[in-house]
Formats: sequence, structure tokens, C-alpha cells
Amino acid sequence: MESAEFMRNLIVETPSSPGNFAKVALAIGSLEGDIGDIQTIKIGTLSTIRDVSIHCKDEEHLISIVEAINQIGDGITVHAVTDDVLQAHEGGKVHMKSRMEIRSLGDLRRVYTPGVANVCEMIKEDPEQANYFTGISNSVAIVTDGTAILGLGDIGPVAGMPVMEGKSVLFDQFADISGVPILLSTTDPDEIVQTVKNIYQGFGGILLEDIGSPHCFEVEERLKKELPIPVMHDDQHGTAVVTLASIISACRQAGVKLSDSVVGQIGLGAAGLAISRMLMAYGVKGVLGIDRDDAACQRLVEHGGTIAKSLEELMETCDIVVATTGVAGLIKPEMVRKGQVILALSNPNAEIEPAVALKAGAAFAADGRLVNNILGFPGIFRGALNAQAKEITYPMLIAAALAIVDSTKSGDLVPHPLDPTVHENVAAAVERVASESL
Ligand SMILES: NC(=O)C1=CN([C@@H]2O[C@H](COP(=O)(O)OP(=O)(O)OC[C@H]3O[C@@H](n4cnc5c(N)ncnc54)[C@H](O)[C@@H]3O)[C@@H](O)[C@H]2O)C=CC1
Ligand SMILES: CC(=O)C(=O)O
Ligand SMILES: [Mg+2]
Repeated sequence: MESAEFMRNLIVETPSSPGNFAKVALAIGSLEGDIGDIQTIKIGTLSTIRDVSIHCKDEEHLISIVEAINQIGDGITVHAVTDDVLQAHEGGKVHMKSRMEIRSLGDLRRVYTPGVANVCEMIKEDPEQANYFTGISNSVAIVTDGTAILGLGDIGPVAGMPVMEGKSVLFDQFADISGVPILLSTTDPDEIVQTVKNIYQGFGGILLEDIGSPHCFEVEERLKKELPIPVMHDDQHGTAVVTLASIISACRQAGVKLSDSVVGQIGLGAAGLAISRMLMAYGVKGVLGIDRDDAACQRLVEHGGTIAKSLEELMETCDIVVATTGVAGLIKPEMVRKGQVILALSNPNAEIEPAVALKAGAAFAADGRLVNNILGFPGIFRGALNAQAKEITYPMLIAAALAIVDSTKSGDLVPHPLDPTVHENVAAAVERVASESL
């Protein structure tokens, strides 16, 4: 199956005797549906009800699977089809919550007026106190103009809000940081810079997210120069950190020397250019890139890379290939060479599915669900905020990448994203490097 991004949940009843759920699994599998999580909702004497998450191609594929299950007979029935993804988004995924409970008038006077006025005056006298008596230094603005939401393109900031809320959930869970989505009604670099400068005082850091290229480069560069707090464009540097980590791990396991390797980079936008720059800074033999846009190619050349004549040439030449174009299915199985490392990182759908790449001969293959900037940005900001760093530097990013490598189990390309230790390790490494340079 080429792509399985249509997810639904089936509420399935089967008789409570062995072998009945196996019939359901067989019906799903024989139609090339992919079973995800299975939750048992009720075990009765006669029947059992399960919530089965399945990945399929589209609505038509889903209907054929439901029909196949209902045709099994023997008391096996699909009672309902639910959309868990939509349900998870009902009402939004984040909510700003109080850390104080007000149970008495005394509490009210401490938390709000008149008590709060003393704290305001203290901060007025000594602004540093805001680090201790407000949540500013633990908050990061997640800023988007909606111009490059995942690989969906320029769909606007409101349509991109579910992604920003997702980043906020990850900041909270993995780094205990308040991530506050900020949706910009402008795509003009001057206005973006000015707007962020006008709101930065409420935050300890700025995460730029899904801002398209090329204006993302100017916006980030100017904000880094003009603001006294850490600014990072996640699609550039968060992605570059995780990609470098996965390439180091792949090379170690494949016995390939990274310093002897030319890496092929398909797509030289925000993610692709930053990945190329980081690989060259770390020390690869070279980066051979390609993009449909001449200006993007020119930028790679200015940073020391070379441009391939065609996608075919790049695929033939490079042992390690990274793709960040947003174009699903761009890499055809016949282009894959035996033993290649292929990281097709576009979300929501990869340039080539890992299973297809492996079948075509790749030694390692991964997509953007596995090699994802989730492994980088929470810990990078936790470390930077802990160190009260004024910026996020290259040495901090390289330290983050190496911490991800050190947290990776043998045989894997990257650590499990839900393993809290990887985020702790990234934060500690970034804090150490940031503190050394203070
Ligand atoms: N796995 C991860 O953690 C991440 C994945 N990504 C994914 O990477 C993709 C690109 O994101 P950005 O770099 O932010 O977007 P972008 O819009 O800045 O860059 C995309 C680049 O691909 C080029 N391109 C498009 N079609 C092409 C083709 N057929 N051949 C060659 N070049 C082509 C464009 O000209 C552009 O330069 C998205 O799908 C996004 O989801 C981005 C960041 C993180
Ligand atoms: C993961 C991410 O940031 C992206 O696909 O844009
Ligand atoms: Mg992104």
C-alpha cells in the first residue's frame, strides 16, 4: 500500500471466544488495511467490544474493510466508525491553566489585587525579578504566518493552528514549557519581524514554525540579531539537528564514514538548506542538492554545496539521501540503490514510504514521522531557558544532535519520541554548552 494516512477507529463486537478477533484482523489485513492501537472497551460473557484504530488509503478503502468485517458473520459486527483524530481536536488541544487555586478571599488578595501590585512594583524597580515572579522565562511563543504548514503549503495561519497547538502540547509534556501559539495575519518579513519584536517581552524564547522559504531565512536572521532571547526556526534547525543525529547513527551502524560521504539533499527550502548547512558544518565530504527553484539551488551553492543535474543523478551518486520537498511519492522505487540510506522527511506523506525504499534495496529508510523535529525543539529550548541563554548557537545545536545519538538504542536510527530521557539529555547538553559560552 502506497500511503495509509486515512485513520479511523472501528468499534467491533466479536464473540468472547478465542480466534474471533483473528478473523477481524485477517479481514483488515487481506484488504491491506493497517491495524494501529487496539483498546478493549468491554469483555462480556458472550461478546467483547474493541476499539480498533486502522490506517487505510481513503474513504472507499475504509468502506470495503467495514463490509469485509461485517460479512464474516459468526456474530462479528462493526457497530460504529469514529474519527479519533478529529475527536482529539474538539475544543482545541491546549488551554492556559492556573497554577494557583483560589479558595479564600486571602488567596484572592495574594494572587490578584491588592497583593499583585507589590510584585508589579518590585519588577518595575528590578526587571530581572520577572524571571522569578512571572512565567515569562518559561514561555515560548510558537509563531507562524501559515505559509509552509507541514508539506501542505500556504494554507494560512488559522488552518495551521492544529500544528501549533500540537507543538504546544509537546513543549508542555517533554520540556514543561508553556508554548503559546501566535498566528500572524501577515507574510511580509518586515511586519513579521516588527510584530514579534512588539510581543517578545512576554516570552523567554521564540519558536518560528512553518514559515515558508525564502522569507523564513531573513525573518530568523533579523530576529536573532535584534532580540535578546533565543529564537529558532524549527523547520530549519530542529529538523537539521534530528537529521544529523539519524545520519550519524545510520553511518555508525552501516560502517560508513560520514566524512567520506556525499549526502544528497532533495528540496532546498527551510528544512533542506538548514540540513545541508549543518551536515557541512559537522563535516561531510559534500552535499549534492536539487530543487525545482533556481534561487534555492543558488543558496546551497553560496553555502558550499553543489547542484545535481537531475534527481536521477543525485540518487545514483549519493549513499545517503534526504528529501524535504513536501511532494509525496517523488522518489520512485527504481531510483533506489542497494545499501542507500534514505530519509524521506516530508509530512504528512513521505517522498517514498520506508517499506517501499527498503524493499527496493535501501539499507536504512525512515520518514518524517520517525525522523521528526519533536526529538529536538523541546529539549533545545529547555536547555537554552535553563541557561538563560540569549541565543541558540551552532555548538548548542550540534550538542543536541550528539545527545540524540547517545540516546539512540543500537539498531535504531533515532530514540523513541516518547522516551523522556532523550528530551532530558538534549536539554542537559544544550544547557551545558550554553552555560560554557556565557
Ligand atoms: N520530519 C520533520 O521533522 C520535518 C519535516 N518537514 C517537511 O519538509 C517539507 C518541506 O518543508 P519546508 O522546508 O519547511 O518547506 P519549504 O517550502 O521551505 O521547502 C520546500 C522546498 O522543496 C522544493 N520542492 C518542491 N517540489 C519539489 C520537487 N518536485 N523537486 C525538487 N524540489 C522541490 C521547493 O522549491 C522548496 O524549496 C514539508 O513536507 C515538511 O513537512 C519540515 C520540517 C520538519
Ligand atoms: C514536523 C514539522 O515541523 C513539519 O513537518 O513541518
Ligand atoms: Mg514544521
